[in-house]
Amino acid sequence: MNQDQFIPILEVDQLQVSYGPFQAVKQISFAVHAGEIFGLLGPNGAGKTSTLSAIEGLLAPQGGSVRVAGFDVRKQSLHARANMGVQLQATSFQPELTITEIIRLFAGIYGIALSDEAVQEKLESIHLGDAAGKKYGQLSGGQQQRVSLVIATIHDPQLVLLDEPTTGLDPQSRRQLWERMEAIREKGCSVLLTTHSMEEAEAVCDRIAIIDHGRVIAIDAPAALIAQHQHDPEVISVTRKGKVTLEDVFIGLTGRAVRS
Ligand SMILES: Nc1ncnc2c1ncn2[C@@H]1O[C@H](COP(=O)(O)OP(=O)(O)OP(=O)(O)O)[C@@H](O)[C@H]1O
Repeated sequence: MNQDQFIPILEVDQLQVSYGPFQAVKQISFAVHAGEIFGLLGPNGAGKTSTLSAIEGLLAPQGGSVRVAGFDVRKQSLHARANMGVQLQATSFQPELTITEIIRLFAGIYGIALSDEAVQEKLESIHLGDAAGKKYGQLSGGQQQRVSLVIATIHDPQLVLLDEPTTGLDPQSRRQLWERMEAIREKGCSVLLTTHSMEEAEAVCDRIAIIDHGRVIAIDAPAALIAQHQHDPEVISVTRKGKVTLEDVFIGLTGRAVRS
């Protein structure tokens, strides 16, 4: 590991999020370092999206702090936002706009001047070079996902937040997205993603945090978590086909009960 990887790009400290009397996030702390892909995993309702929303500054936490590139997301929100790119589950753009118009629109919002060649380059980088004049609403789900990642990274942020980015994608699109995340990491930037896919967590995440009932219950590299928990009776009891997987560890730690 090179020394840069220990520079914290995201610092979440004792974060608390409540909806009325219900505490969805209970004093969560973790850090994401430069050049790291970090996964937030947890059963339905564990508090992943609430954590992400607080990081984005979309909701005011009841306690704790979030810093992006050293800037407090509440007190220095403009600086924090300038260093963060967000692709949400529900990201959707005006379906009537062409993808070129959408890229130009968001570049304009960030004050970035893009030449025609630069726009074309961006489209080619997501294999949509021939679709410059196509309306967003005419794209497939996978194509829309690729456009929204270009938009999330248009200002070259140090941190990219992806909420379940590969849900519903075919294996080819998923692999391509993984490669794009790795390219972001190569540049020394960081990715924080939520996922329900253990395969995805093992394939691309350098470290993961498992969240349950609003608390972090484990945090480490996927292989390290497997090594630490492979002999736990709860893990062995759910292991299939004789080999302990990250999913076995996840279920061993969070239980078999389906969450409402
Ligand atoms: N706006 C809201 N008002 C009230 N409760 C909410 C609100 N948003 C989320 N919750 C509750 O907070 C808890 C955490 O929800 P959150 O969406 O953060 O979980 P999650 O881990 O992202 O789940 P999923 O994997 O299903 O997306 C859940 O019990 C949810 O019902």
